[in-house]
Amino acid sequence: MSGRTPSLTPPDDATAPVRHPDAPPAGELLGAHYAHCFGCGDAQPHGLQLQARAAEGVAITAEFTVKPEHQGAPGLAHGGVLATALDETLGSLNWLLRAIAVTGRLETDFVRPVPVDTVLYLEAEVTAVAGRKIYSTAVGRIGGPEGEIAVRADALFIEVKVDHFIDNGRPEEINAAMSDPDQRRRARAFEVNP
Ligand SMILES: CCCCC/C=C\C/C=C\C/C=C\C/C=C\CCCC(=O)SCCNC(=O)CCNC(=O)[C@H](O)C(C)(C)COP(=O)(O)OP(=O)(O)OC[C@H]1O[C@@H](n2cnc3c(N)ncnc32)[C@H](O)[C@@H]1OP(=O)(O)O
Repeated sequence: MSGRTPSLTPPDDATAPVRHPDAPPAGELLGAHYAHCFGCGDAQPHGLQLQARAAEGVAITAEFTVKPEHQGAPGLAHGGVLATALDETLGSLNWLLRAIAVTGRLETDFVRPVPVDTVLYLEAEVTAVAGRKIYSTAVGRIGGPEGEIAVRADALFIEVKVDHFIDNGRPEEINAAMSDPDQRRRARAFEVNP
């Protein structure tokens, strides 16, 4: 964590995150949590289709290839798209805690421009938990998994009840997601146990 923003600095009573016993083993692809998710869904042709994988501890690795649809400046990824890649990777961490959580704050540093067709290699980890607050950090590298850092972010996710989505989402999509016969996908749509 950069610690530059007070709200992204864990309080003194924060504790270390605990990996859920049923979290997927290191190396396993998580798959999309929701087919229509702009970050990871395979039913979003212009989305990021980011692929996240469990790592050791409460950590995730992910890859995202910048497509022409993701441009901001000519030939370069839009900063908001890169922030989405970081947000999606950080959000995937909550599946390892089996916590339902939404992004409250996302602070992003854009360090290097990222050209179209580049693979962004992301790594994220939860650093601390304090009540409903989950603190996490991520970097995105280019040129390979050990390449130079192009983007980084610190985030605060807030744990919510499943009602957060049911009460606020459009009923059409909520009902469709809830009747998904794939129980694992249905659970991950809410980032929670079936
Ligand atoms: C089967 C059907 C499926 C349908 C749904 C499908 C999919 C589900 C979607 C997502 C699943 C989850 C993850 C998916 C993976 C990746 C996607 C990336 C994740 C996202 O992209 S997700 C979207 C963007 N995200 C939002 O859409 C949030 C909008 N927002 C709110 O809904 C509220 O704002 C909320 C709930 C955040 C808090 O509201 P609240 O009333 O529950 O709690 P409250 O305000 O009391 O805050 C409690 C403590 O957090 C501190 N706190 C709060 N906000 C803070 C901030 N911004 N900065 C610093 N501190 C903050 C307070 O200071 C207090 O701290 P303290 O306890 O110390 O006083």
